[in-house]
Amino acid sequence: MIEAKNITKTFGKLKALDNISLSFDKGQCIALLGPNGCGKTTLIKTILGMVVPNSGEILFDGKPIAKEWLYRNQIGYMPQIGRYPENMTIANIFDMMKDIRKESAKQLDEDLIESFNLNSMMNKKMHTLSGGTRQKVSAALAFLFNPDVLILDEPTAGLDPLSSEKLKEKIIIEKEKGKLVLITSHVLSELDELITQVFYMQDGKILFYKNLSELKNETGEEKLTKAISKIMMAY
Ligand SMILES: Nc1ncnc2c1ncn2[C@@H]1O[C@H](COP(=O)(O)OP(=O)(O)OP(=O)(O)O)[C@@H](O)[C@H]1O
Repeated sequence: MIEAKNITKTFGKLKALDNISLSFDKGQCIALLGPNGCGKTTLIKTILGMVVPNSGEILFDGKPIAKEWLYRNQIGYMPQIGRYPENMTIANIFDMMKDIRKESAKQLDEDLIESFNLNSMMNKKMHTLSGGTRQKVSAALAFLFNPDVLILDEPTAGLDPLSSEKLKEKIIIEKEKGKLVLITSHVLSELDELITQVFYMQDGKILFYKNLSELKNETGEEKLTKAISKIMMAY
């Protein structure tokens, strides 16, 4: 579904992505992990076409994404920090997005709007929202148009435990429908029940890309946190 071939991206002298090749498929929920600054967000933005690589190409459903826009309609993206027109209300933001996409109400997935109880806050302006509520708006928008691919950058950061749980349940439902989910998180313990693969980056390179079961078997550890620390000691 998403393929990257020899992607390199430099910022000045820094190689943020260093010859990355990968293949992500439907039904997978991939944890994109690695230390701060290893290139996770740059990789996500390259897949989204927001960062243009110096070399290499990204294919979406077999077609190169360069100068393509329509493929983006199939991706729901939840950024690490959602930036919105601050004077707009939550309702304005949702209406604007629906207007841009021209989707009929039937095709909309409003599960998270309901489970986060956003309907009771629709008239609040974005600049008045708490960090967690802003995060809920970003999550609800990422899922709203029923995309085939979900890219979630630190989705539970700032969410209270109950809301984190609701979001995790929603991710599992969508993964089980056969969608591709790509997720970054520094809280490894919350990924255990979600993910099928671990894609681990360091200094712009892939350190390993393994099935969760393979990782657990190799390390003899049941918990992702322990499996990752054990495998890192071997590198
Ligand atoms: N627009 C930019 N201009 C210059 N350097 C950048 C730019 N974007 C990213 N970088 C650099 O590229 C490297 C990778 O950054 P990136 O945001 O992809 O890391 P990350 O793995 O997502 O980190 P974190 O876990 O902290 O979110 C970092 O050294 C960062 O400073």
